[in-house]
Amino acid sequence: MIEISCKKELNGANGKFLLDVNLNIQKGEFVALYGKSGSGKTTILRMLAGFETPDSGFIKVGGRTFFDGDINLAAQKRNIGFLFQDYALFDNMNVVKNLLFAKNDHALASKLLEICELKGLENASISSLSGGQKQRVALARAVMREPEILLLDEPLSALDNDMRVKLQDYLLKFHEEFGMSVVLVSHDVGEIYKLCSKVFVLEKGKIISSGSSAEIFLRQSGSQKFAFSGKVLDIKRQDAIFVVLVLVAGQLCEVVLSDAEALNLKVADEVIVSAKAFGINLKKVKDV
Ligand SMILES: Nc1ncnc2c1ncn2[C@@H]1O[C@H](COP(=O)(O)OP(=O)(O)OP(=O)(O)O)[C@@H](O)[C@H]1O
Repeated sequence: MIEISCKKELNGANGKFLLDVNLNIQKGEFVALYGKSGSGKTTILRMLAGFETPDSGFIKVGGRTFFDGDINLAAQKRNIGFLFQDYALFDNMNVVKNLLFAKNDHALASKLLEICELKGLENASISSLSGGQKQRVALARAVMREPEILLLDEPLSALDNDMRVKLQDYLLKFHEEFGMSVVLVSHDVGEIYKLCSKVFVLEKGKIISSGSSAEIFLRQSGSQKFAFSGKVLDIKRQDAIFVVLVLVAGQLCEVVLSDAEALNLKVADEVIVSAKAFGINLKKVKDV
């Protein structure tokens, strides 16, 4: 189990605030840290990895102390793999050498390249690869040391949707094959839903909720069948009703409200758009 109980003062965009987190992650679990920009997600990963020192508290992994008042285990002794948005590959080495640099194990490198469908590209230069291929090499390299923990900081956010979906599948394959604990920082609810069994939601340095993706994101109440959070962009009166324009996940939708319903609503409010079971259509627009 990974046990993190740490405090650290951070300098946020709106002044200082305290990152104060207590979280436990079961061995082999695939979890997500979710929350607004600047809430402290990356700092948690960096503290776990040993790149950032907490002000107080402890970090323990499988009973081993990574950090407490007396101990601060060096990053290279923590057996942690990383994957960030920028690939951080060695451009002067070919694909397979990037992997072998992490660990000189040809059989493992070959197996990982096979899982990532990179066979045949062993000797390709990094600069000749697409973004998706580079990220697959970076993923394979992160797993070369067979880390106990894999930290993923928005690793797929620079990729187009099709490539994201592929990379998610590779991540799942690696997780299944090696059984490491994985901590993913992502803003993509669909991605978290697909990959993670548990989500920790952070706000201003505190964990405000945790649970399964369904518990966290469905936000159902009563007989609602779906509910999406959005932001009010415009409120217009049309005769006896109000039409509210809401931005939901990058899409605009209009919701018709009565006077009473629109009474307390103003532009920029955060809202939840929900519907019951009747009359909802689902149409496939793309086969992936
Ligand atoms: N070592 C540090 N000392 C003080 N403040 C820090 C330190 N590291 C990060 N911060 C600040 O803490 C805040 C939280 O940063 P962090 O990168 O952890 O947030 P985040 O939730 O990962 O954000 P994003 O989603 O944008 O990546 C930021 O305002 C950052 O500038």
